[in-house]
This record gives sequence, C-alpha cells and structure tokens, in this order.
Amino acid sequence: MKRERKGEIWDFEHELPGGSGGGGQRLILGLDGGTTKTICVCMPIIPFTANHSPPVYARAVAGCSNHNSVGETAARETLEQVMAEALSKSGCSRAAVRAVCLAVAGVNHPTDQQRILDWLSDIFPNDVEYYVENDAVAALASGTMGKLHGCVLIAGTGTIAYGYTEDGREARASGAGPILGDWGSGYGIAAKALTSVIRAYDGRGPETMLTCSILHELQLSSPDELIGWTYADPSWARIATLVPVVVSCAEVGDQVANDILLHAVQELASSVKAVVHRLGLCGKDGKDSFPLVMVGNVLEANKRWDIGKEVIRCISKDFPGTRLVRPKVEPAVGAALLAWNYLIEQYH
Ligand SMILES: Nc1ncnc2c1ncn2[C@@H]1O[C@H](COP(=O)(O)OP(=O)(O)OP(=O)(O)O)[C@@H](O)[C@H]1O
Repeated sequence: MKRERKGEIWDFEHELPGGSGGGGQRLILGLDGGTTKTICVCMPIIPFTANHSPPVYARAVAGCSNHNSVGETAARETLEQVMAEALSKSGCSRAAVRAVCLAVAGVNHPTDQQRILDWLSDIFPNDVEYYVENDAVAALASGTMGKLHGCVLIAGTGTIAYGYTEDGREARASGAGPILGDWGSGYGIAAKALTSVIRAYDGRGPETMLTCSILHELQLSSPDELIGWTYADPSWARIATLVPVVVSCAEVGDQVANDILLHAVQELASSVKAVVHRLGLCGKDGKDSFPLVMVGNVLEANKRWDIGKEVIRCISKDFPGTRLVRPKVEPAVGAALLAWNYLIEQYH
C-alpha cells in the first residue's frame, strides 16, 4: 500500500482499515466545544491533499459544552445533540463513525479526559477511536492542518496559549479563567475597563472616555447602574462584548483604554513566550522557526489599534523565528484532522 506525504496531509491511495468503502465506518467527527458555542463537523475518510480544503459533509452548531460553566449533564447533552445533528445532516448513522475527536474547553486534566472517553464509549460502538483534547489543541491543528507542532494563542472571551514539540511534549499557559489571571482575554480587558469606569466615578482613578462610551453602549445613564447591570448577569461572554468599545476609545487617544490594551498585549505575549521557552520551540539560540497560530476575535485586525499585531511584534522581539499562521479552516475541522492524523499514525 503506497502512501506519500504532500505538504502536511497524508494522501491515501487505499482506505484506512474499516474505512471508506462498502458501507463501513467512513466518517470522522471533529468537535470544537467552546464557552459560547460548540461546533461539530463530519468529514468523510476520503483522499485529499494539502492543496484542497478538507472535505466536510455536514456541520452543526450548539451552545456551551464547557462542563466548568454549565455542569457535566448539560455539557454532555450539548455534545450528544450536536453530534446527532451533524450525523443527521450528513445522512449517516452512528454506525458510519470511525473516529471522534472532541476538543472541548475545560479539559485540563487526565481525569476530565477519562470522564468524557467513558461516556463516548456508551454512545458509539466498540471499534470507534476516540480522542479527547483541550479545545486549544484543535485550534492549533486548524492552523497546521492536523500536525501538532508549534504554539497556538487563543484570545476570545477567554484566552490560552498551548504548544507542542514534534516529539509530542506539550505545555500550556493561561486558560485558567478570569479569577486566576487571564488578563489578556476579552473578559479580562472588559472587566478592567468596567473597573476603570467605577474608579473614575469614585474619584479613585483618572477620568476616561470609557465612562461615556460604555454607558452609551449599554444604554445606561450613570456608572451607578453598572452595579445592577453586572449583578444581573455576570457571564464572561456578556462582559467580554465590551472589548470593541475599549479599542475605539484607545484609537482616539484615551490613555486609560490604551493602557488596558497595552497590558493585555503584554499578558498575551507572555503566555506564548512561557510556552515557547518551556518547550524550547525557538531552539538553543532563540532563533528557530516555529508556527504561531492565532485564533479569536480579540486578535482580529482593527483600524488603528490592532491587538494581534502588537502581540506578534512583542513575541518576535524575543523569538525572531515566530511564523504567524491565521488558520484557513475552523477549529472543528482541526479536530477532525487531528483524528485523521491519529488514525494514520495508528495504521503505521
Ligand atoms: N474588532 C474586535 N476587536 C477586538 N475584540 C473584538 C472585536 N470584535 C469582537 N471582539 C471581542 O472578541 C471576543 C469574542 O471572541 P470570539 O468570538 O473569538 O470568542 P468566543 O468564541 O466567544 O470565546 P472563547 O474562544 O473564549 O470560547 C469578545 O471579547 C469580543 O468583544
């Protein structure tokens, strides 16, 4: 059986065991379970090359599947529901599934992994392969097309940096939640902005345009009303929606907003630097090339204050070999590609 590697994706001339033909198990499910939504894609086990987008049969979206946020039962229900919907859209049954890669937020420990593996084995037949990872791993794979090497930085509602060496060592930094200091996250930035408004109102901090802009955004008339607004629903994603307001204020020169963003940049860059150092991704002289995959709306380009660009600038000063990658596929596809690569490794 001949196989060759083109780019970073395996081409098959023949099928994987139990693979694509004859009504056998011919699907991979890739799941990206985040704090705000969960996405499942169905990928057929058919040949494709690095020049083509990975084939996706079906895609389904559901709510939060982070067990830390919604509890074990609700997380499991969401994951089951999104997989069932993706399978139904693809016109296939569970019996067609060869492998599942579940990349979910809140998987931080081998016990989290084992719990999810246990209930997955209740759902699917015995001969399905399961892989359970932190959602950051799928985000990395979405930039490297399934190859686990390099570092990923995610900055959305939350933030995490995660890295892998070619020989399989892994490390992470941040991603422990806002109470444990994720200041570069959307939540971290917005919480600091709200705090600055209250401090200015009390006379404990400098005046800032954030006061007027945030009150306008939330349709409130006084900083006092922020107390009720935050108590009504302190969910991270709701608070984090204020980041574009902070960016707008910084773009027109507000010092307080500018300092909040500068601090976030330092925090995000230091998470990546910590992972790169621990794994030695930059080599002995600090100059080796490695991919840095950047994901999340906080890192999206803005007109004048571009958080992602500043983060890269800061990291590249220490590690000139940093190679920025903006993924062309979504993390759920990254999860499916991970399962694909694991299957190939097993088959060898
Ligand atoms: N133009 C922008 N510039 C900076 N931040 C932005 C911009 N647009 C949206 N955001 C912020 O991006 C964050 C949401 O990002 P994203 O949708 O990538 O994350 P998520 O999926 O909600 O969260 P997570 O990745 O933590 O599960 C929010 O904090 C939002 O305010």
